[in-house]
Amino acid sequence: MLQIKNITFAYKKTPILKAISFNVKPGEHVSIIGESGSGKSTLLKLIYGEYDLDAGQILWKDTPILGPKFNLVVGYEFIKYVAQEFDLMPFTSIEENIGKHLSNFFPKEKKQRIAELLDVVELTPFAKQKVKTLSGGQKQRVALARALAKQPEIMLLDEPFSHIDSFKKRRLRRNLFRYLKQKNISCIVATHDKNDVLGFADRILVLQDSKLILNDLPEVIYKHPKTPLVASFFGECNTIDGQLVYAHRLAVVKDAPLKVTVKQTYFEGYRYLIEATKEDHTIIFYHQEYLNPGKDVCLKIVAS
Ligand SMILES: Nc1ncnc2c1ncn2[C@@H]1O[C@H](COP(=O)(O)OP(=O)(O)OP(=O)(O)O)[C@@H](O)[C@H]1O
Repeated sequence: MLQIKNITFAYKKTPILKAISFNVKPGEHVSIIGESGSGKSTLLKLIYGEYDLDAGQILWKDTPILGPKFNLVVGYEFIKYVAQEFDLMPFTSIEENIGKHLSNFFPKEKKQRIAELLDVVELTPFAKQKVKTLSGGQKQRVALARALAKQPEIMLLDEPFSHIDSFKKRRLRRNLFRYLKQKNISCIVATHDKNDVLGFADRILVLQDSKLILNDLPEVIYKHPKTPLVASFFGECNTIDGQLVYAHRLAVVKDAPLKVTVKQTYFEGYRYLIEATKEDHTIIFYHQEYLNPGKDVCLKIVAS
């Protein structure tokens, strides 16, 4: 098990993380969410051993994870970190990049492993292509495959699909997360995208104001987001009479005490997003039909 015990860290004098504790089991998938600058990447880097902790301890099984004060070479064999910037070898092919750390003493196994990983990231047709000729999204996929090559026990992923177009992203995400589960590889994913989380994460951690404010099941955090910031990660959300109400829980009805005036209607494909006002408050809801700006409608809160 990965144990993060009461860790605290500051860049020079700026405190970034304070007294953070949580555990990750083998094969468990944990998502870290929080505003930009809340310390998600820093937390991944600390778990990787890139910086020295100011206080606390990180353990994988019985091995303490230590920073550069204690290790000449940063990192550990059992942990791989795919950062937002990927450090690939530009003048060699995709397959050479993926196989970089695999032993040449087992050529058949090496070839097999590279083929398996090319398949996971859907780059088989490009295997021989030089990395410098690839797009940002393709490079990100090479970086993911290379991190998996030596089958780590822990994968740390920082915005793993940020450069990948939405056509590829959904399938790649399913392939990658399924692969990690099948191989019982623990994974910690820092993300801004709810689609990286719902349906995949076993647990969500929320960072805010340098602290870990929530650590729970996705279903629990989704249904009880606690703060508007957490709710807004999952979708449009309103505060109505002090209660957090997702936009999809508001339905237009003939008569109800909640009366709003439509300000703007946005086409979203299978529905419209409606921005409305109630006194000086903005209320967001969805509707199947276009609503004209200026129209008065009544809204009812329905079960989620
Ligand atoms: N090497 C560094 N030196 C000094 N400050 C840093 C360094 N790296 C990050 N920071 C600061 O630490 C804070 C946390 O940054 P971090 O990158 O961990 O946040 P994040 O939650 O991952 O953000 P994002 O979602 O935008 O990637 C930010 O205020 C950032 O400016």
